[in-house]
Amino acid sequence: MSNGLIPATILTGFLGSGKTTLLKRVLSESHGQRIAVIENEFGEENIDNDILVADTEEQIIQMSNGCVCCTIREDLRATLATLAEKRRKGELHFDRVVIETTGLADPGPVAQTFFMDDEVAESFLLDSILTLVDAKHGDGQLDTRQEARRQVGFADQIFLSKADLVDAATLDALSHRIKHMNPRAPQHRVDFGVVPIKDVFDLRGFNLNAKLEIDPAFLDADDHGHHHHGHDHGHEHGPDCGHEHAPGESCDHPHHHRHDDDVKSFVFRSDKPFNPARLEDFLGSIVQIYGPKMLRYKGVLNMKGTERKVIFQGVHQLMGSDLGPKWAPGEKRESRMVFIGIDLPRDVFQAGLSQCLA
Ligand SMILES: Nc1nc2c(ncn2[C@@H]2O[C@H](COP(=O)(O)OP(=O)(O)OP(=O)(O)O)[C@@H](O)[C@H]2O)c(=O)[nH]1
Repeated sequence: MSNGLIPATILTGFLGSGKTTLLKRVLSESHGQRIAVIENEFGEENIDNDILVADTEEQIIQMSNGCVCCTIREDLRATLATLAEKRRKGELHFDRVVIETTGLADPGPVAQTFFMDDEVAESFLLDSILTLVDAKHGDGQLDTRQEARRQVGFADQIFLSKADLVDAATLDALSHRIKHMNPRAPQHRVDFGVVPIKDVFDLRGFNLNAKLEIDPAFLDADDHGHHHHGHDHGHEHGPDCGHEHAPGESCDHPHHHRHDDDVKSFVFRSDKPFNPARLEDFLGSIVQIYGPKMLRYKGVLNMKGTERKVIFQGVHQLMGSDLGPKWAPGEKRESRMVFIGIDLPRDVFQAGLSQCLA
């Protein structure tokens, strides 16, 4: 890579969705790349590790705590720092890193590691988050497991595995449901991990390109109640739904409203420029309140006072922005932001952002 940063890919997906199968395939393809794999699995025994080392020369590092909690960041941070140092000293040779998360993990803290820690940020570039969804069991997992929904929300790229086990209509319905949750992520079917390498690496999904790959018509349709398949909008999940939840958890009612997923996204668009100070204030306060529920947000912004696009992105409370290329002559200077999160109050965001326009 020209900037010397080591690309990192996060591979996520619910238990049994085919992460190891995909990774094993990718490692055995003759792409000429040396890949360091970081495993973050539950339990003392790690069968995956044995499978992976089998016939490849990849470096496997296993994080032993394997737990779904914030301490993962320290482990991962330390592992990444060690990897980078050994690479610098010539003790380890690899071109990229793949982190396979446990099927029960929220990929947020893993992704945040790449923003939070200077040492990590100096050595690594988060290329993308890949999420596998099991075509056979995915629907049920999305109904009942918030981790599964979050994994979809974070994804830069979705792979649908086990499509061989379902009929076309089932696959289609699942794909449609996922698109409602995360319209930005392209979806690809993957059979037993067979996937072209170009769909896996160097997606630069996390670093925003100048364009947001969202079909605005899809979300607009969502707004106006078209294309609904038994979605129930009469009930909002949230703190008032009458049950006890763990902090930050929202409620799961798989039985009475299928597909009323709590992971949703919306787009804010305006052709008026933002006032940078106001926008910073607003975003700063909104992440204080809704940060835990804000899975991913990104945007290309038209800011007053610069001729360049401002590229902005974040995960939970952490966000950052960079200057992008200049707006081309004649190009419509439209700001576009997408927010993907759990039960985010869309009207609060829309109204607040409108107030930040210059
Ligand atoms: N029918 C079918 N089975 C698949 C496909 N991909 C993976 N599998 C099977 O699904 C099972 C689980 O696959 P793994 O790759 O171990 O899944 P994983 O996500 O790593 O699982 P965990 O580590 O438990 O989270 C294995 O028996 C695979 O052979 C597929 O496309 N079709």
